[in-house]
Amino acid sequence: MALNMMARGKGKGKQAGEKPSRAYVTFLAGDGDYVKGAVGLAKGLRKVGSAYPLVVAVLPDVPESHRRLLASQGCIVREIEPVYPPENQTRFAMAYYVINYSKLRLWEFVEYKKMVYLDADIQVFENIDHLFDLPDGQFYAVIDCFCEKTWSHSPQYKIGYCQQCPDRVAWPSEELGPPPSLYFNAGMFVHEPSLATSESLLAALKITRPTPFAEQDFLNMFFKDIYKPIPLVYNLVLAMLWRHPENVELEKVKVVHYCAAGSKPWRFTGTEANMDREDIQMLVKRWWAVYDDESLDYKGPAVTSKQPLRGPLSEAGAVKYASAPSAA
Ligand SMILES: O=c1ccn([C@@H]2O[C@H](COP(=O)(O)OP(=O)(O)O)[C@@H](O)[C@H]2O)c(=O)[nH]1
Ligand SMILES: OC[C@H]1O[C@H](O[C@@H]2[C@@H](O)[C@H](O)[C@@H](O)[C@H](O)[C@@H]2O)[C@H](O)[C@@H](O)[C@H]1O
Ligand SMILES: [Mn+2]
Repeated sequence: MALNMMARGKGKGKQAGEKPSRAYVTFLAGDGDYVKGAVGLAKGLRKVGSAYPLVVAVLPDVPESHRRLLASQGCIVREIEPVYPPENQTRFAMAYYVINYSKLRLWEFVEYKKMVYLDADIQVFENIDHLFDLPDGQFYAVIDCFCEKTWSHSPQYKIGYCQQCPDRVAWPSEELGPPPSLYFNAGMFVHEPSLATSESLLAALKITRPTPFAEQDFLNMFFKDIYKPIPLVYNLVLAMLWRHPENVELEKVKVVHYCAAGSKPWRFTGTEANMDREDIQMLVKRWWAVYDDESLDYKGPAVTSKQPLRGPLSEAGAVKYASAPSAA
């Protein structure tokens, strides 16, 4: 593992000949169509004039052709080893959430001082580079919504409580204890890579029972003391449009997160739930306009990865990984 090499840039600002210490980062698994999301994101970041590159953290099962495509779009492709939760009978809200524990590897990218993580099903419609200027020492993300069916396992959902409108149903403190602390959506966050944090994340994971929202639940627990909510415009979870329209000012939204079943732009059929909505159709069209815009294709010199291709360690990981369910 090239950790020594990565550690060199740690803590330093941007100096001549050194890599910038800031980058966007997304995560890619499998040989399915999420690669379209990552390409779309790279082009979207270019469109809004982002000053920082997009790193794509790929699991070993991402095919070489997809890695080349990402590099040809100016992405820095970096292979990560899969992370597995402890063996457990847990039912995840979505079966494929299990691969998301590999997001914990993002703390290993210590040549970057600060990173903005974006799911591959996110698009950026306005420049958000200023997020890198947020004070260090905190974990920044947008609070989630508990109203969709994927939350039906939770006490919040059962009593109709959502942190997006905490006054709708009062939290029953007598029965359930003090109200839960704010809970973020882990499709977008600002983090500071650190080997120490990375090690404690993995150590904590070993002794933590997996729960339905996988790495999102885990990160919420791990970072609860340093979590700082940021405005909803930095991660519009699409269900907000029908669950909490009073909290959404669509024209001010900078970052759209195409989560919720059937809303991935590259899988849009128009026939599934909510897909007849004009706002969703408009947002899906906006995503495609970026993806299809050839003027946004990368034109700089080919981005080469210094990382060696597969080592013996990741091959062992790949074998194990083959049994994980895929969303594709
Ligand atoms: O087959 C898959 C499933 C997920 N992902 C990555 O994992 C993230 C989280 O999954 P997803 O966005 O589908 O979850 P949602 O936000 O819809 O709950 C995606 O954005 C991708 O970055 C991937 O690369 N391939
Ligand atoms: O593995 C857990 C996942 O959890 C999140 O899913 C969302 C989404 O699935 C909605 O459908 C729910 O309603 C919403 O509340 C929920 O947070 C993240 O977007 C994703 O990146 C990943 O962290
Ligand atoms: Mn997502």
